[in-house]
Amino acid sequence: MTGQLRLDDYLQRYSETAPHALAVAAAVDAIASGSIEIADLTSTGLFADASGLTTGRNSDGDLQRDLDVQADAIIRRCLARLPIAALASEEMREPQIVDREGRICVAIDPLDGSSNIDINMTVGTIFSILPAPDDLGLAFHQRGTAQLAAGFVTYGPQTSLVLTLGEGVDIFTYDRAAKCFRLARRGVQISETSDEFAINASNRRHWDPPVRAFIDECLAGIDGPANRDFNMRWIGSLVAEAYRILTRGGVFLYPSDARPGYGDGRLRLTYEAHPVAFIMEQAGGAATTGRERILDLAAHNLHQRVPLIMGSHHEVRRVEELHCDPLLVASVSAPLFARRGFFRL
Ligand SMILES: O=P(O)(O)OC[C@H]1O[C@](O)(COP(=O)(O)O)[C@@H](O)[C@@H]1O
Ligand SMILES: [Mg+2]
Ligand SMILES: [Mg+2]
Repeated sequence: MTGQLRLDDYLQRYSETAPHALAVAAAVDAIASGSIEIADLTSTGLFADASGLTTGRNSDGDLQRDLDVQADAIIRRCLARLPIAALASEEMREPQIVDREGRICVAIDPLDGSSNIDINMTVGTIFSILPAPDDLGLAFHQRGTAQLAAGFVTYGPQTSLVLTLGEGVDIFTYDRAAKCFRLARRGVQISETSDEFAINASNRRHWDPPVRAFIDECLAGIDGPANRDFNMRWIGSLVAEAYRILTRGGVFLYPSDARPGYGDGRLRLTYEAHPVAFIMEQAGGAATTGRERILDLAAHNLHQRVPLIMGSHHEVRRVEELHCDPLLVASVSAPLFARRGFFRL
């Protein structure tokens, strides 16, 4: 591993390529150093004891863990020395305007998958880097296509940084001995088709008909229209699901559903869906709500949720097709009748 390109050398080369590149490279470098601190914290296991670790709720109503708060403080401290125009975090109520001269804006989910802390499963940090608009009030109302860079770090058996600077996806692994990230995989490509799906199936009765139809096709396997058997995974950590899809393909769904508060799913557009969708597309995959491309959307507010279906192109397109099926669509717009009628529940 020692011979592989270090992240700082990789960023140094990139920083000379475009007007925003220096600022983007500095932000990625700062987030990477913060992630090393977070990796050290998570690996101590001090957070694995469930007692007394909940500090309250964030502005979106999620239970906030001590590690959520610490991770947020670490990343913000690391970014504080940079001329960033505006900063947003899952743990902040509102975006913060930092430096009006700054060229970029950064949105972060400091700790993704925090319900996995107690059970010693992979968690992560997600980030999205956007250009600073003239009106900084619009910093986090840009379409996902505006992103200059995006990435996530996974704190699992390995600490890995998945990064796109808009020209493909590269993966870096943390070298603990040298205390730096090194390039492990260049130009990652997601397989066009796959036989693995991920969804929280406990919500099945709340799903809309197109989502149920897709999962029913997967479950029918070789006896159904898909004509092949599927495997299933659900980790409950977006970063870990995305990493798996980058490694061996698959489709992930966190759709909207009929539970109160889940009309737009669970995941947040600005600091979860946008960056992960950018990575999916840059690796040859796709990301959609079922009806619209995720990267075409712009958030109305910082913590806006969005249905997210992402991964191998073929399966994501199939979910979109089902969202256009007139029979299934008709049943979405008449939910009570349809749920009981079409699916005979
Ligand atoms: O518990 P559920 O409903 O299955 O939701 C799991 C999803 O929620 C998340 O944990 C949300 O992220 P946060 O932990 O940052 O709030 C995702 O990582 C994961 O995909
Ligand atoms: Mg998250
Ligand atoms: Mg989080």
